[in-house]
Amino acid sequence: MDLKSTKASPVLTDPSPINNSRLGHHSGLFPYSQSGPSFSTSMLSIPRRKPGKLDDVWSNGWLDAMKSSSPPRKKVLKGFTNVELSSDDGEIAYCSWMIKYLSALNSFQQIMDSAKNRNIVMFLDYDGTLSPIVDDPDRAFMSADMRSAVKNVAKYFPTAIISGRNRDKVFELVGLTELYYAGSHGMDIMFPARETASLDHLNCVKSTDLQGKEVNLFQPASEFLPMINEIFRSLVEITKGIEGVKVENHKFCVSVHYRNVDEIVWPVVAQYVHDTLKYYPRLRLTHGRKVLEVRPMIDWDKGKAVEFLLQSLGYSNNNDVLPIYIGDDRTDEDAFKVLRKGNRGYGILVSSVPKESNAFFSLRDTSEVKEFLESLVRMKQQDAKILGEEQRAIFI
Ligand SMILES: O=P(O)(O)OC[C@H]1O[C@H](O[C@H]2O[C@H](CO)[C@@H](O)[C@H](O)[C@H]2O)[C@H](O)[C@@H](O)[C@@H]1O
Repeated sequence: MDLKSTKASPVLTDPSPINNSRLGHHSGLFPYSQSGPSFSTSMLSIPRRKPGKLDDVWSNGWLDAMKSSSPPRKKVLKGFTNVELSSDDGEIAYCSWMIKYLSALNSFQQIMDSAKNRNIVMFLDYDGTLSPIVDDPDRAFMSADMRSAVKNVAKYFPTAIISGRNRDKVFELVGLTELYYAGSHGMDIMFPARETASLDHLNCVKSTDLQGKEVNLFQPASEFLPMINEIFRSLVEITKGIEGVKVENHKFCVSVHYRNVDEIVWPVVAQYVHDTLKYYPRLRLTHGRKVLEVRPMIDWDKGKAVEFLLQSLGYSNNNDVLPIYIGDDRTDEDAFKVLRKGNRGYGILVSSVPKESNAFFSLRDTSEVKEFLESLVRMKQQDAKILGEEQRAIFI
């Protein structure tokens, strides 16, 4: 493996077991001990060991998944250096793909027809949906226009953001108090205390939000917190010699970004994550857009979060509600599946390249997402105007 393109050779460390927390025993049998350091830098740097055989990550399909995890940057236009663009050559393929995944803009009236006498509930992913994909995850800002479109949508429809990011971070990026937020791929849901009457059986924890309002938290993976912190530190340490790697702690999951890593070094990144994960049988790996995501092995995902929020908002009756979920990533597919099942609602995939999906409709990029949200608001305002005129006519 040629590592010349890395700043320094990757630190060859041994991600050997640290304590029982990694062994996959149920926490009730082996309580996680927070007493004493379960991890230290010295434990990580000695003994030194090469990453496991790189063929592990070839044979388990990780590398194929990594290669296909985000549209390639074929064309970079001046002034748009960080924005992914599809090539002109792909336009024909894209148009024929849209026969299956019709544009949600072109199908707007059809969507509105099925929303007749139903309450639309909006679910929005953040990265790649509200903010364009950029190289630095800390600089994935949404535009002021997008923020105002989301704010207006939330005036008329219950609206939730469901992100893979840490919930506090996504709130900081969106900055709208009128929304519901679910972070860590739905494993960290915050909603107002008043919404929880029927959820007493669901182990919600009382808390206060940043404005001091009473809220409920639903965190189905809370027992994994120490384990996630531990693997985060291991992954930071083990990948620190690889130029371009960024490891993020999202509270109940960890992201290892390789977007800015030379492709020739991807197998090393993958192998380090693979070697580390081997000692945590209660954690699993999912693939996002040029990111490896480590998360608890629990039966919970963005789809479950959608169902949970619908129930907690009092919208579990299928006939009264039309949930619409807009997202761009593989993790959003779980939510698309939930909505597709029994024609419950509509998944809308944001993609500038053809992709197999469980979504019903498509939007090409974040600017089309904004257009779609603005159309929803316009439609609602027109309805309100017509209703106002009808009511005035009755009184005249
Ligand atoms: O569920 P999402 O809100 O879509 O979050 C998924 C991941 O988003 C972020 O990474 C992605 O966006 C970055 C900024 O554009 C980009 O640099 C990266 O390559 C993408 O994977 C976030 O940093 C991840 O932690 C989230 O899991």
